[in-house]
Amino acid sequence: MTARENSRSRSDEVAGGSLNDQLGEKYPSRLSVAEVASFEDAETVDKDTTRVNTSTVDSPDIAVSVTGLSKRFGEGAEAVTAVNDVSFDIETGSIVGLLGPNGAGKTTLIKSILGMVLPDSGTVRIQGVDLYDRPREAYASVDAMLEGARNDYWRLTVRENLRYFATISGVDPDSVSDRHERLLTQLGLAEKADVPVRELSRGMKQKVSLASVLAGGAEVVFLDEPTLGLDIESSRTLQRELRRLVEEEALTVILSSHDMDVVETVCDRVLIMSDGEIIADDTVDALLHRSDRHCIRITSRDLDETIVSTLQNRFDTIRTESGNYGTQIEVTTDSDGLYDLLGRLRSEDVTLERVRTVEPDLEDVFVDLTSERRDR
Ligand SMILES: Nc1ncnc2c1ncn2[C@@H]1O[C@H](COP(=O)(O)OP(=O)(O)OP(=O)(O)O)[C@@H](O)[C@H]1O
Repeated sequence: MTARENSRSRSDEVAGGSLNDQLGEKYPSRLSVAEVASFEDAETVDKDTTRVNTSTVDSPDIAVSVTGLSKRFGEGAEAVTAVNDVSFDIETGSIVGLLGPNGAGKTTLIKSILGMVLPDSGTVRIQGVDLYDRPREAYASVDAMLEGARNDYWRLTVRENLRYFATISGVDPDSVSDRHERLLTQLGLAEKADVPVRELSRGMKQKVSLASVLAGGAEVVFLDEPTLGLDIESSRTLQRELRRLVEEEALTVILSSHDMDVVETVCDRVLIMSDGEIIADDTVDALLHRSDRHCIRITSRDLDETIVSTLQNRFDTIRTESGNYGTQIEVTTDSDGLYDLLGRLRSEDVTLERVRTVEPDLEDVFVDLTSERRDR
């Protein structure tokens, strides 16, 4: 029996209840390779193999490859397809954002890649190694931080946490002490290295969590809401550090966040999920320029209720606001619609105080794509 069949039959025993819940209790929100590997049946683990066997590597540039992954929960009319035939590759040394509305399937997808949920079909290869056939080998270079900074050991100092997480990743902490010192300096934690984590601010704890994820030398990391609850400055520091690690050390990051600014700033590429499927997979830049729809903000003292109502009937109006500056109306339209809009305003004798094009941000694109999908 292969590892996959083996774990599948075992998992089927628990899948009737709530596999996620049971695993949620079993796993901390910060996983380590050793902890993930403990999920395997002992006899399925190839103990002699500790690193990627290059003969199985498809392309050294692909860190994670997911093919045809599907996962359904429940049976019959109650069944929910959480992930539906999802495929993508993630290049080594890149940050890929995973976005989607609540219930889109992001967590199930990430947990399937991390081996915390067993998919019904599909394959996952990490640095070319099949996750389900050779999990220990596949996870040798993977670590994850799920749900923020909750799983560091608060009584241990910052440095002790790094040593602890390196150890449970199977690495002798003395052999990576230089790396730890570098991480402490890079993340602005050096001065607090010997302070127990419980005495640190939330932002500092978050950084300790990230440092712990990287302490064992992980090359592929999954970060779920890494900036949750951070103030703007700490969030920016963390984002800068992530970019630096990706650019200088070829770290590969799969990041899930509801903060679109973070995703827009740090990610090279974004996967948007809806109803278990990937509905967009592109660079941030391409997503921002995916259509010729413009948002135009017009301000005028001549925009009375009748004209506003005409515009609202004719155009896709996002926002209307009145103040002592007059009335401001924001519409989204394409190039032809823009001429139409200006023609109408002219025919109504509206004097324009101000016309501004508002570039869509990632949040606008996300809302557009997911509502298009909902309306289908
Ligand atoms: N253990 C489970 N048992 C039954 N249904 C589940 C289970 N886990 C997830 N689901 C369902 O699968 C779908 C996808 O859920 P998932 O948690 O993966 O979405 P998500 O995109 O991570 O959502 P959120 O942003 O709210 O965390 C939802 O309809 C959810 O109710």
